[in-house]
Amino acid sequence: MHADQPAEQKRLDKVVVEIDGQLERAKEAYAQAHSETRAVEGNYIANTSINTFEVDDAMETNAEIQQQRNIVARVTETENIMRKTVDTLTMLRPSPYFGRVDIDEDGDQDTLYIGLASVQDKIGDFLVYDWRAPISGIYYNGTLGAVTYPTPMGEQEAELLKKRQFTIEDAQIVNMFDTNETVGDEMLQYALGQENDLTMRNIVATIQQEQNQIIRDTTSDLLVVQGVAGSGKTSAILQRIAFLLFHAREELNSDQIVLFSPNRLFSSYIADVLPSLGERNMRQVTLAEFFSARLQGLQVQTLFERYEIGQSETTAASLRVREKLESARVVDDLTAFVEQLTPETLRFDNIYFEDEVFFGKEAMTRVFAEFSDNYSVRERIQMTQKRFMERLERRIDQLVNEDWVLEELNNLDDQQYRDLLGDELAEQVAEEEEMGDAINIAAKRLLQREFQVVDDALYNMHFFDIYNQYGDFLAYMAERSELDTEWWLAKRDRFLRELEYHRIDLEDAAPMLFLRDLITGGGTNKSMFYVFVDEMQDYSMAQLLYLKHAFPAAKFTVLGDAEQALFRDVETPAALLAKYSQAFKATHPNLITLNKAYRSTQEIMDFAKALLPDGDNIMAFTRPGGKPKLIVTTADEEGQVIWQAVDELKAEHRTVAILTKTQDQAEAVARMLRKYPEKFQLLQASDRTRTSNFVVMPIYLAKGLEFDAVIGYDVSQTNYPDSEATGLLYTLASRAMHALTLISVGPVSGLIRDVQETLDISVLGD
Ligand SMILES: Nc1ncnc2c1ncn2[C@@H]1O[C@H](COP(=O)(O)OP(=O)(O)OP(=O)(O)O)[C@@H](O)[C@H]1O
Repeated sequence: MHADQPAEQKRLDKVVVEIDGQLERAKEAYAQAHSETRAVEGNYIANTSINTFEVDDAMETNAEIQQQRNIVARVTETENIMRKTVDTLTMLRPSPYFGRVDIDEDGDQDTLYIGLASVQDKIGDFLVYDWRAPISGIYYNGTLGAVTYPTPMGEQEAELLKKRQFTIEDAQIVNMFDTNETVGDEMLQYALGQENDLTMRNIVATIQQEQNQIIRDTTSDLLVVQGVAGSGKTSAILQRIAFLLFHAREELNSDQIVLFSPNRLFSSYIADVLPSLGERNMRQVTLAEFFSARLQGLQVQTLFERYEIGQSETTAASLRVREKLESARVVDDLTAFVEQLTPETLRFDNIYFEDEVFFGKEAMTRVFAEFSDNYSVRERIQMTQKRFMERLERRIDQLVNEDWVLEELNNLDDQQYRDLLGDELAEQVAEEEEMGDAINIAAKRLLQREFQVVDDALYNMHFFDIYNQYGDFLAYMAERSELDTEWWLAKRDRFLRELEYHRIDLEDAAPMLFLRDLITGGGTNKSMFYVFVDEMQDYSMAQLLYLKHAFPAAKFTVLGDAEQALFRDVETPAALLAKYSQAFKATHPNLITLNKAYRSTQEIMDFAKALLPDGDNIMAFTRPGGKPKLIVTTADEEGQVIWQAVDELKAEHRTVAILTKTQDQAEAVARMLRKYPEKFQLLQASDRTRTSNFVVMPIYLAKGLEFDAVIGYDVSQTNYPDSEATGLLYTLASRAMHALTLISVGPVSGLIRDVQETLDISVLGD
């Protein structure tokens, strides 16, 4: 035991007593705030139900309602604050802190304890500092000696005298030690040696120096993180989000942060991290979901559907077409295409009202043609839109005095009438001396409501047929491409064919949306402040650029691992940064490279590294385990071999996954295990949650996930024939934390044969 442990425990006991006291008071205050809210709400409902139909009393009631609303808002806010305090203190109590630093600032010595949130005593002294406080950076960044930390007045210098780490459970110090490391190995060893469960944990107690740079970067407008498998990229960005929320509490909330994640399973896997840090989750979306929402009614192909198709049908020419559609240059092609559009080649569409053409496309074309082509197509489209909105307005004005309108008005009861006008207007109308004006306003409202669909269609520019226009763009590309004309036309035909089924290929989504936004001038959301893109290697440049266009006010953090690419060649981190910075026109780009892999044992990482041509760059964290196993078997025996491997691994580990190359193979494995005594979950792309500790799934769905033990099914030469599959095998191996077993049905893949010294091999059958 450390000599200081009794003294530290005594200090901890005191902190816990303080927390208990604060918790008790907070609970009381919360209970009081809660009942106050209930009372005020009750009162509010009682008050609002009086007099609102009697127009004479409406003004008075309205003022009263407003006052009541303010009271409700105030008490609800107090209640929320108190609830948050209770939650934070409850979260802290079992383990109030994990670190301590002793510093000397110009002769003044200070001891600081670092935990998940701040605790102050009665006189305002900090018993615990939030891990995100500027001064806490010392704990993560500094080794003993001279250190600096940021203050509003600039960098403050200090000397770091001591750094201590604690493992505290149930308010008892289980372990503590002093370290000179940034964050000592011992604690990390402990954290990484744990068996896994279904959701990711936070890593605040053991954040490493290079991860800390990602977390605390507040200046870059484009932060690119290239990190090897298991280097803590995902962990780092989640703690980064918590950090950003802490630092800009007033200006930023979690709804202004969006994370693009590879699939829904991943979303649920990471869902607990931010709440465990006392923060609300950011928004999460997959690329296909994002595109589908913007292309209402169309189902956008997912990465995985695309991957599965890629296994069967691709030719060099079709790949070139795809490459072009996915490149940054496609934006230039689209811009050029839009510039040369004329009234004749712009695809206007009818606007319908009750199944009849209300504004015809010919009229649209005529109006568009009236505007000078000194204006851009976008400006002319917007002017056309405005012109038709005015026409709609005029049409409504003409109809105001029609008998049928007045009759409809007469048939409204009081409530419907108020609904039609809205409270405020109803009051105004009630005050009008002239009855005729009131009826006019009401009639106009009625008509506006009636023609709302037309107004919406104009507002959303549905008078413009984006699909056929995009088809024309593909034909335009065909005309300009000497080599691939036929393939561009084939692409267009496929696009139009898929459209019949309300489907669209992933590679078409970004260019088509760009085209729409170039022509209509819409599509941007300025309220998003931070955009995170995980698994960046699976995004095309055109897709990333579309995200940049869609969120013009956001700072971007893109992270991934070029080696795990599903589709692309590996790029160096520097080349990646250059490419992204240029495309994003970033003013403060930053690249952070993580080369240390924390997830897997040394032996698993030795195997995974050996698969890669430049694997030597990867440093495995020294955590020993057994060598990965390779079992070579036959088609007759494979069922039995899988079964045995599962038995063995399940005996020792909590989470076990069988990873296959494709969905079909996952289903085949599931059939072989049909009679296995324990339940397992066969996962597919549409699944949102993992509910079992034992799963069967294709590798691409396991991206970003991890398991105590992994079985790699069928690593044979037939299944992984050439070096294109390297990324997949590497991803597969690096999902395993403690144990990895590979099964090959027939001769093993050459990729693995080349690195067989990293494996324990057994050959079964003939
Ligand atoms: N500083 C750390 N302290 C404790 N655990 C860590 C730390 N960094 C990473 N880990 C652990 O290593 C594992 C891998 O982390 P994470 O999933 O964030 O890596 P990644 O780079 O996103 O991986 P991949 O690209 O392979 O999906 C997780 O179990 C995580 O908890």
